[in-house]
Amino acid sequence: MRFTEQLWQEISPLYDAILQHGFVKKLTAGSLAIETFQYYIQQDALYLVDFSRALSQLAARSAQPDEMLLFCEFAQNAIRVERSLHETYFTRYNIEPQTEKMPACFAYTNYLLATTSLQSPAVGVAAVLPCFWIYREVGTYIYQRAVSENPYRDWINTYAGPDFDRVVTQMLDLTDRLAETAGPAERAGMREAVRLSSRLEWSFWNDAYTQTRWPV
Ligand SMILES: Cc1ncc(C[n+]2csc(CCO)c2C)c(N)n1
Repeated sequence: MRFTEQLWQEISPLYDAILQHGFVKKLTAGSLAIETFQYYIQQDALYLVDFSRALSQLAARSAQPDEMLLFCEFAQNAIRVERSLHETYFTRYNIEPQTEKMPACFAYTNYLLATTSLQSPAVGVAAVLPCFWIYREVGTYIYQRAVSENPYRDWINTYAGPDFDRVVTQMLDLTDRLAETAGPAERAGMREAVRLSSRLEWSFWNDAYTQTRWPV
């Protein structure tokens, strides 16, 4: 069995929890409160900048020029997505730019930056994998079920297309290649990183849904 197939089995309860989450259900039904979407987009704009930094870190630490190219492209694309959020969604949904990261965004971005900087490149790659993988799976799931009059239709279309699918396939192939040369301890670190990032993906939706703010 491919390493990534094993990973998917391990995170499938977390994936199911995301699909069962009120955010995903309401987004699919088109009944998500505008405040919830606004919070999500504000935090995602902040997330994407640091996500790009984490990918740049992986580019710098890659052993192969081909991998560097891949991560430079992904890092660049994350900033493009961040720019397009500002150009379209901030205007369309009347969103105020936010400068403060709320708890899940704070935890997730700092986890990604620390892991891609301080752990081995293989563990760092595993930490960013769920950002791609879970979005493809959740994106496709929502896309197939979304009502046609959905006010969030454009956003839903972003992660369900063939271009994004190619990116995710490249990330999965790379993860399998890195797992082949990793020892048991490093492979365990990769599995742990995938689990943690998947949990943080859930937390990211959940913070928006519950409008979480810093308690003090
Ligand atoms: C919390 C959170 N997690 C993942 C993504 C998905 N995502 C955004 S940009 C990009 C590709 C960059 O090349 C991916 C996979 C997101 N938007 N927000």
